[in-house]
Amino acid sequence: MTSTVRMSAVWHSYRGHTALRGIDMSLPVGVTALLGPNGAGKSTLMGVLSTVLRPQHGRIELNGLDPVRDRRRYRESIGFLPQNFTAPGRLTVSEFLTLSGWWRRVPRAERRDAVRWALDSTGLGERRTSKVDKLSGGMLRRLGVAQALVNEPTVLLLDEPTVGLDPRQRNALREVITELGRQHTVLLSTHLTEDVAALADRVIVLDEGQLVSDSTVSELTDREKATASDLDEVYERLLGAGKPA
Ligand SMILES: Nc1ncnc2c1ncn2[C@@H]1O[C@H](COP(=O)(O)OP(=O)(O)OP(=O)(O)O)[C@@H](O)[C@H]1O
Repeated sequence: MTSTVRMSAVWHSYRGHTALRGIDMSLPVGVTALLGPNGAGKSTLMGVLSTVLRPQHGRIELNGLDPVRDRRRYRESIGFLPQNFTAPGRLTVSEFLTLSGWWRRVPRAERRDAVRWALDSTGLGERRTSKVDKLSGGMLRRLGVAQALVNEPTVLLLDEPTVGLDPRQRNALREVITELGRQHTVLLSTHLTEDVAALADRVIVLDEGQLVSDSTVSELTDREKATASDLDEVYERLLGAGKPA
């Protein structure tokens, strides 16, 4: 499958701390899970792809667009749900999405349809007149996905979208993401191998800023002679490989 996003030799450091160490990867259409422990560099990778952070070295390309040279078109092609997503509590769901559409440069004449599409895609249609501060955690996370979708991007970056949700909310959001993955390139960061088994076509494992595995989920389980239900064990093995016991 052709890749929409490519990263080669990407490094990123915060003052004195290197968070990404020469990442090479490409993302095709479908859901790719970015799995890694705390501090592995997942949010930094999302930040670099979304242009919130600028890598010190390396190259990124999205359907031939460069994040610096073609900044505006590149950003218009990306929808981003940050880990700490919040929205003003006094707005309604619909008002917030209309504002997001304006902010994301959706032409005025198209904004109403774009908001309706984002609401429908995330199952929020019935909550469009609810105030943001009346939403449950799961609904708020769906709103985060909806605002990422409002300009109809080709690539969706979802930073830990399932964290803190109860099992029912998590399953409902997983269904939304699976559906979006049929047409979009979705990169979803998570700590949970359960998310990988339920959602992902591909899985990239990151540890201490380095990519330790990049394959389809079935390639990974075949290679490790495991089944999808053993992903926890496989993950632990991948993280342990190359480290002193
Ligand atoms: N603004 C910052 N300044 C300095 N160091 C940072 C900053 N942001 C992240 N780091 C460090 O960079 C490394 C990677 O952090 P990052 O947040 O990308 O990891 P993560 O995999 O998303 O972790 P988590 O799962 O806990 O969100 C960590 O060691 C973190 O402490």
